Amino acid sequence: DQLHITAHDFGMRCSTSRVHIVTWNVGSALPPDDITSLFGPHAGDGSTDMFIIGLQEVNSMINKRLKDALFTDQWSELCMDTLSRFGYVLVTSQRMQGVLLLVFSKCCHLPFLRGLQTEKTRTGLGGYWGNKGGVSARMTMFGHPVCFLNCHLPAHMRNLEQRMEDFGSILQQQQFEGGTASGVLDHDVVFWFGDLNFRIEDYDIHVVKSAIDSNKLPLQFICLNIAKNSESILDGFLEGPLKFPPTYKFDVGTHTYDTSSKKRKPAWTDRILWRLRCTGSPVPTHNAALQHGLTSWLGGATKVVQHSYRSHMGYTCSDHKPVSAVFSLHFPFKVDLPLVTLEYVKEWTKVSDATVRFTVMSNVQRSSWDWVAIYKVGFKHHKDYVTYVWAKADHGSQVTFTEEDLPRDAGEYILGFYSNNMNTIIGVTSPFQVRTLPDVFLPVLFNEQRIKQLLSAIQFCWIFLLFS
Ligand SMILES: O=P(O)(O)O[C@H]1[C@H](O)[C@@H](OP(=O)(O)O)[C@H](OP(=O)(O)O)[C@@H](OP(=O)(O)O)[C@H]1O
Ligand SMILES: [Mg+2]
Repeated sequence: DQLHITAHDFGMRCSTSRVHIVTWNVGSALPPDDITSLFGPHAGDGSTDMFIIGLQEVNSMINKRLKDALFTDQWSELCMDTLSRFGYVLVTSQRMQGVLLLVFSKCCHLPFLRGLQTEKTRTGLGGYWGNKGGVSARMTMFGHPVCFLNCHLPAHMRNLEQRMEDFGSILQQQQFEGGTASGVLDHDVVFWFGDLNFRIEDYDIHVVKSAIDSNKLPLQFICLNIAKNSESILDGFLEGPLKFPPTYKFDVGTHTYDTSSKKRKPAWTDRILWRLRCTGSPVPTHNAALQHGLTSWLGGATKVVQHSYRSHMGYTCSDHKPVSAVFSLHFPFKVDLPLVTLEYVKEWTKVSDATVRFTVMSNVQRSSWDWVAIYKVGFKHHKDYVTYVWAKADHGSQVTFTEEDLPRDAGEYILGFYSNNMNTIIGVTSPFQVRTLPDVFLPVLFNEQRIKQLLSAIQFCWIFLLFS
């Protein structure tokens, strides 16, 4: 009973994750200076757990200015710069030519996003070219299999069949290893978004444009909605009501629908849908729950609630406008016992504070390439460390950072344990303080060994003077 009460209380607080998804066909443009508004007015208040960004038509030319950086496009860099300021870390990314998927999470959730895998499927030129297709990232979020799929499907009205066929091949070809969810649709929750390129059929461009102007565009015009009734591949996919104007196609630099000779009919090409697997996660028995480190238990099935679905009409650099949606994922239980716990000094004032003890759960396969890193709060991804030390399995359960490796700037840092086998950070600490330079290094100058060296130098000088 007591366990039940504790678990329930904890669960009420923690088993909901808020996910914010953005999709944008950026039309090969360079990013604007500021994209913060894409992440909503509350991006900085910590209420969002994950940000997922799906872009299409990212210019695939290598970015020369950033050629030494880990990421070679300015969009990834800008998203990381923007979201790291709010404490979000890039968990994984996948890119196929212009189709890019970036998954960000609050730093403290990193240890509970496991089994990360990404996939990409080309469907352009009969499957040989990656200008069209899909990129995805799957993981378990607190024990629940979730998949994010960003697609750029074939353009133009006449290609409805081709779009459905391409979506079919993406679903068929994307297979993940291990675990119970091998295909995209085997995941408890799937988010499917991108430039799905659905168009408005039948109605003439003038009718559509004047319907937009008078804010009276009947939703039954929308091709994807029509397709949902006839295409079995779309079974189970849900979408919130479209309460924003079509996000395609604009004259670049303006808010005006296409006036070029192409005369494209406005359309809701940019969409965010979701799908719940019918049966949800198998509900584990109480024993299994305890073994897997579940500390909260709500019962019932996974639920998804959409809180907003909107466009961002202010951006003009592309011929498409960005679209975003915010969801809550309510999970019936929560795997939130970390695979590794780190013991550390809460405020570092001297070199000897830089020793970290860790305990790794017995089910973790250790590797000699595991590491413990010091990250400055606001870091961008797992390789954005100040320094790291190898945490070799045969070297006990403690690592020590050397004097040279210690952060030079005072401030807030966190420690992270990176598992090479799991390809992710499996343990993080809360932020801790490293004191100002003199505080850290004065003891270094005047430690026991330094004093002995100083004394022997004085002794040497004295003997030298005596004999000269
Ligand atoms: O040729 P593929 O590789 O399929 O790419 C297409 C063409 O560039 C289309 O231009 P065109 O119409 O000249 O063929 C363009 O349509 P629009 O120029 O009508 O936008 C599509 O843009 P998106 O609709 O953004 O996908 C883009 O995906
Ligand atoms: Mg285009």
